[in-house]
Amino acid sequence: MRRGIPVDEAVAFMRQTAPAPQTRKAALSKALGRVLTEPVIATRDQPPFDASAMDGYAICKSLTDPVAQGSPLRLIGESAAGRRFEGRIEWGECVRIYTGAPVPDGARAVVIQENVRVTEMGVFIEPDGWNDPKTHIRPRGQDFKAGHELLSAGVRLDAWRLSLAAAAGQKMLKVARRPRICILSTGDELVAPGSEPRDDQIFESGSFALLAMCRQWGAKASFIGVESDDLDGIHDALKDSEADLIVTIGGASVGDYDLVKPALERLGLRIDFGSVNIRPGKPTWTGLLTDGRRVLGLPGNPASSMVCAQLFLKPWIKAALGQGGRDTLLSLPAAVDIAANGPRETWLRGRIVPDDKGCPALRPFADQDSSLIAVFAQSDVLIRRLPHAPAIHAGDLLSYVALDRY
Ligand SMILES: Nc1nc2c(c(=O)[nH]1)N[C@H]1C(S)=C(S)[C@@H](COP(=O)(O)OP(=O)(O)OC[C@H]3O[C@@H](n4cnc5c(N)ncnc54)[C@H](O)[C@@H]3O)O[C@H]1N2
Ligand code: MOO
Repeated sequence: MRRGIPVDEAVAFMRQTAPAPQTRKAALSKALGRVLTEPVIATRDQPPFDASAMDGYAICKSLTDPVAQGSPLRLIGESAAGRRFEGRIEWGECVRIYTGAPVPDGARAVVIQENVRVTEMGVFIEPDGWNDPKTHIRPRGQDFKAGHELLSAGVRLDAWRLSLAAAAGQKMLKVARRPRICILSTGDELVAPGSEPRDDQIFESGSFALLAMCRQWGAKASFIGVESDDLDGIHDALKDSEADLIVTIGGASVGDYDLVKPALERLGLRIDFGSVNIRPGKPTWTGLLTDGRRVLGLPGNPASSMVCAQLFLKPWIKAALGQGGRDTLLSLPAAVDIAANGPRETWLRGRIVPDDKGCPALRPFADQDSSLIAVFAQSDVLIRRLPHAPAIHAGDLLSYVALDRY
């Protein structure tokens, strides 16, 4: 079993071992948050006709014909949205038209109704109407044209993308099956929020973070529960759980009560790596059960499990959904001096704060203990310090990833 593997290697391993995405059909109305496995291609121009952008009158406008200016136009019909005017406009005629309606054949412009005087003699265009440089016509295909790839495979469907798929007339979309993740917390000290803890117990919090992260990243996640530090209990809780990935929280380290790995040996666990060269989260491990289910073991300390979920679980979920890449590393100057790093790659919880010129800068929290939940709840970035990175001064650049905060 390999121990202390580099962070990048652990990320790449998780991506490579994720199941290949499988395609499912999802109705547009149920597809929020799903990831496309096939692109959405436009089958029609949008708008499918030259459309009026305003309420007014469609005319054969010619600014070079001063004789026409001042003469009334003959009103020959109406074009409304959904009820087009079937004929053709000739010089000297006009058609009443409304926003979104097809512009009649022969028309070159729409004069807005504020610039028109309708009389018994006909429709007079005011000088502001003749001189308006805008045609108020949206040309056919202005939004998109038939054959255009509107949304690519791997794209996650949000409000705007759903609206685009709807505008392209798609009712069913091909989306990736959501990978199933089961989460188990272990530890005699853990009780559910709302229950009465003994004075040597704490409230279980890790599963709430992990469930929310999995769902936010597009997986189907469920919480098995809290198991006490007991080989049989852990084995029984996990033996039949239906999952592509089992995530365990706690019991990952070397203590006498770190029993997750021994319990899973009964299910044929083969460990791929036993720890990662990272702080927080060194005891993070992964392996495969005989039946093909993958296990990601996260350490119990809350910051350790959350940092390692961000770094190792998220790329696994994204790969299983057919989405590329890991979180983008960005750079900003440090807001404070930062000491040299030790041998472990370190991910500091921090915030983006204004520097003395009001420009964004990265400030890590002073206390980086891996047990601190309150610090994590205030963080909006994870700042990367490579193994043995030298001390830096305020103003020097740091790399970070943005956390997925609301
Ligand atoms: N002798 C050594 N001791 C430890 C080492 C080591 O290398 N040698 N590694 C340390 C590191 S680093 C970490 S991280 C922790 C992780 O240990 P475990 O994964 O075995 O986690 P636990 O011991 O079960 O719990 C640690 C801590 O977190 C609390 N916890 C656990 N689960 C939850 C949960 N679901 N919700 C809230 N809090 C949870 C637990 O009560 C403990 O306080 O090991 C070090 N030790
Ligand atoms: O790696 Mo542990 O997560 O330092 O506390």
